[in-house]
Amino acid sequence: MEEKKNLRRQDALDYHSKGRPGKIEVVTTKETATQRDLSLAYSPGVAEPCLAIAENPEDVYKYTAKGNLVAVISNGTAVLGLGDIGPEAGKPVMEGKGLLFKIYADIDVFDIELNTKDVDEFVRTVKILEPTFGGVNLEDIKAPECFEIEDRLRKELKIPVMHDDQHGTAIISGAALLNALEIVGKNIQDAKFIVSGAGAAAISCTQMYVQLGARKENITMFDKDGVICLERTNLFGKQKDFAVPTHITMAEAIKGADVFIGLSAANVLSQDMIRSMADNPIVFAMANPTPEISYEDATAARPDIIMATGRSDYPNQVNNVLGFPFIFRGALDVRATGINEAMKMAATYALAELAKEPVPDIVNIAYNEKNLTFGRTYIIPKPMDPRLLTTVAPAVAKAAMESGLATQPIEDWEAYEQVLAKRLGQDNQLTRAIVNKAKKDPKKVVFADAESQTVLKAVQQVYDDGICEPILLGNRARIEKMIKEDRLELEGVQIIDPKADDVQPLAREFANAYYEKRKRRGVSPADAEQIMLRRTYFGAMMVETGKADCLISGLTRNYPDTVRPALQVIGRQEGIKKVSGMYILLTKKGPLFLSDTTVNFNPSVTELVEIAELTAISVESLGIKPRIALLTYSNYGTADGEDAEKMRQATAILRGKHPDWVVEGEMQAHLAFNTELVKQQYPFSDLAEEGANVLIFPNLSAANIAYNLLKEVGELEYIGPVLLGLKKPVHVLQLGSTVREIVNMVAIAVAQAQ
Ligand SMILES: NC(=O)C1=CN([C@@H]2O[C@H](COP(=O)(O)OP(=O)(O)OC[C@H]3O[C@@H](n4cnc5c(N)ncnc54)[C@H](OP(=O)(O)O)[C@@H]3O)[C@@H](O)[C@H]2O)C=CC1
Ligand SMILES: CC(=O)C(=O)O
Ligand SMILES: [Mg+2]
Repeated sequence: MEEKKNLRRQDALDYHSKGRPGKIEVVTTKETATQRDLSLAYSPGVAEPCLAIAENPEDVYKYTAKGNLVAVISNGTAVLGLGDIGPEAGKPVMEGKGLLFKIYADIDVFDIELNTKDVDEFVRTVKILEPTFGGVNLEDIKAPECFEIEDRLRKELKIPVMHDDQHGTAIISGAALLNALEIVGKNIQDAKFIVSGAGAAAISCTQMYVQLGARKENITMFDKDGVICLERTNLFGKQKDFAVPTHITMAEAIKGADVFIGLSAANVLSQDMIRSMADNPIVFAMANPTPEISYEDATAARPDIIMATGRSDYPNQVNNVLGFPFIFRGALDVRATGINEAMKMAATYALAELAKEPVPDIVNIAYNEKNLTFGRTYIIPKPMDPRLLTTVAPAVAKAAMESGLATQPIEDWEAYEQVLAKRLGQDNQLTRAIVNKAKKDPKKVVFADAESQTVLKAVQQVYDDGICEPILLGNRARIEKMIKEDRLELEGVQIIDPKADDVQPLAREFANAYYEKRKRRGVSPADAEQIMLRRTYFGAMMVETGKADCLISGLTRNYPDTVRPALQVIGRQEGIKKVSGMYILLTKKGPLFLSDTTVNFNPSVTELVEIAELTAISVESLGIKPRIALLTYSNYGTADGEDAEKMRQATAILRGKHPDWVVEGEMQAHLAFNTELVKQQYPFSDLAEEGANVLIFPNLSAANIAYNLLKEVGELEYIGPVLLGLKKPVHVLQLGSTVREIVNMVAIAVAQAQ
């Protein structure tokens, strides 16, 4: 099934407008519950830090958010490749940069859109904002004003300032270029460059390539008016630096070129131009959102190409998102007074080298790759690689210290890396990984409850995202009416009504097959025909006969009703005595897997062992090492009672059967996470260094209460219940599931079916 790469306009608009409009909010970091809290937070308590800062201005870093707060500032004159669309229209991009700063490097951002094109006014405004911020990320300001603005601010401010489109892009593309040249065995000194674009990004990137060894005489640059050449009278200073003597067209200049750098606009490069390039051409078409040539056209033109774009949906994403979060993290952490050449070079080489390291499982899973390895389609690390933070930020911090810009040097690098690792928001990483895995090999998913607005909206999303090929079960007229009412676009999606006349031959086929399975369990041929009119049975039979790969059901039914058809029609995996259910809770500390949350009221020791095994195998299939804790009210024999005893026995059996697994118990829930306490009191425990991620409960009440409490009070995102132990993926949605929860369930079902 071809992945639909184009997002729907309405989805993008809905994403931004739903709930609290926009993508960011301010949250408090201190207690605010009592009158005393408020007296400390504000008057009279707040006077104390004020006076301390007045006495020692550096204390502003100790008592306020300044040290972790970056301003993303734009005037909207060069928003992505959309051009001068103004400060308000640029705000979604600036909020987006803020979001990326947060999720990749835990940096807080205020986005600031300035209504001015005047350089003096811009500089003065940012200058007077300096007390608020630990750093300034200038964004999407057009050339040539961006150069003067950045130069002046760098000189006049004592905090790090970086124009991301210039230097972020230069660092990333510089690293990618070094690696691409190494792969094709070419020397940067001899490489012939064509640069499309002569603005902020293009000029700075080209300057970086010269610093890396490229020769100016090998570079020909173009803007909208054609080649940057000495004959032209409309060039600004930095462009003149790259001017060639006489006029030439891009089609002529690109013949025999080794590298094409696109930092201009959509579709300016043709397949013929790429065909005329030298052996093993390197093409970085980095205009956003639409590159200078599409990935498909470029790779079709030349099989020996190394192709990169700024987009996340193709290999080799060369985009400054790989830089700004980590560069600022390093600069803030040593309280650098600026971002200098040494820091930029350190980031470039750190990125280039990281691409050559073995790729961790979580990254392979996120991109559904078996083994990403340094080569033509992996020249630069992937943005979701957690090592970016722990590699690039320390490299930048070190360079700041060595080049004299750090005012608060780091002494213990190991401790620093641990602090960095803890900063990573892991709450969404697993969902991203599962969704990406699903997209790479989408499967047929049958939705038994398609006569539901929520289900249909979820179907729209999974269809658009290319997560699956949906099949809708239900009354055709009713479903079509709902699709129309909600203005959904589901043309081409199959709708099957098990009661419709034209479906009866298939329904009879299914009824016969069901009768064969159940004839010794009291089912008559007439019963089977009746049962097949029910959508959950019909859907389960579609999965059983291979007409679909997974079944999503249950939004309007109770749990046993929906599990029963799956058990009767599809059945349990070989050797499995009981199915069970797992909830995945996405916490800031990483995913937690809770079992059995769904099926078994009071599992026996043997059943607990099976539940733990099914859960662990499922966790492993997501590329995560399970660390299992069997929970109850007793810690390692401190209390007696039925539950304590059965959890103790189940732990012993699991440890004996799986000596390589981390299995601990019986224990109270807090002990599963409090490694300090475990170290002190139970130093023999396998959970003394790292807490548990798989939690096995003694009974359904405990599990159900735990996940519901965590979900509601912790406001956690979750996926579940994921049914374990069936031969094929069938998932039962809980009443009240949201679109997002359904999408996550579909993704996990598809990932399981692969
Ligand atoms: N992948 C990444 O990480 C990044 C990508 N970019 C992309 O680079 C592009 C430029 O951004 P930026 O430098 O900030 O903007 P600027 O406005 O500073 O520069 C744009 C440049 O592109 C030139 N240009 C526009 N249209 C064409 C065309 N049809 N043919 C040749 N040149 C053209 C402009 O020429 P003229 O002056 O004559 O109009 C100008 O030189 C955008 O598409 C942006 O998305 C930018 C930063 C990072
Ligand atoms: C990626 C980016 O910053 C841009 O396209 O402007
Ligand atoms: Mg930009």
